[in-house]
Amino acid sequence: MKELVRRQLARSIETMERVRADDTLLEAVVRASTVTAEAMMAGRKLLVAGNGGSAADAQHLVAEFVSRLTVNRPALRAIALTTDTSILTAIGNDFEYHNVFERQIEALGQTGDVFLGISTSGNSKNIVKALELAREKGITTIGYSGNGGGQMAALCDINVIIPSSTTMNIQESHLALEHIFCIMVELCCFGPDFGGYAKALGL
Ligand SMILES: O=C(CO)[C@@H](O)[C@H](O)[C@H](O)[C@H](O)COP(=O)(O)O
Ligand SMILES: [Zn+2]
Repeated sequence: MKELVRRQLARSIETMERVRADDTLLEAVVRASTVTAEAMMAGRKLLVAGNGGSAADAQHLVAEFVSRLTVNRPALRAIALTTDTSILTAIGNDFEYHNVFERQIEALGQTGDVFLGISTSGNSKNIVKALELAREKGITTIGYSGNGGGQMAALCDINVIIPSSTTMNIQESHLALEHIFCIMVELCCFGPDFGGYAKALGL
């Protein structure tokens, strides 16, 4: 059993090593951060959605924007579309489950906002539909995916595609890159001299 633990850890590390070596992917994370920081500084917001573990990611990331990650700084405008059970159950019950995020984009999304869709397969229909509507509304679209990007890829202005087809490993890399994305947005918004970023990040 201990060997199973070691092997699973090796798989996680191998996936992250592939991510670390992928210049296109790293550039996409940088672009996603600058676009999001520019939108936030212009008074726009980040909307985030995903299913299952990726719903947890959406909430985790948004909590860091609204609360804090590395240092104390002003709150940043972000909202997870996965948290309101009344909204989710009403839309799922009265329309279809694949409308749960699309309808919230219709209600809350504004031109100039940024929508981040998280899906390991890249094919979850509720994320695909939300991305389609976001594009129609002039919202910048970012996709965190795996499996080659799936149907989502063509709908995203910026694609962060983890080079793996194993859901859990894709999710682990997503979480690492979500933290990095948040740090980089903070740096773009406030600069390395603000509130001790340089020290906290070892810059
Ligand atoms: O967390 C996990 C697996 O690690 C699951 O809950 C997983 O997120 C769910 O099966 C999702 O429905 C998968 O959706 P997606 O990543 O393909 O969009
Ligand atoms: Zn999981």
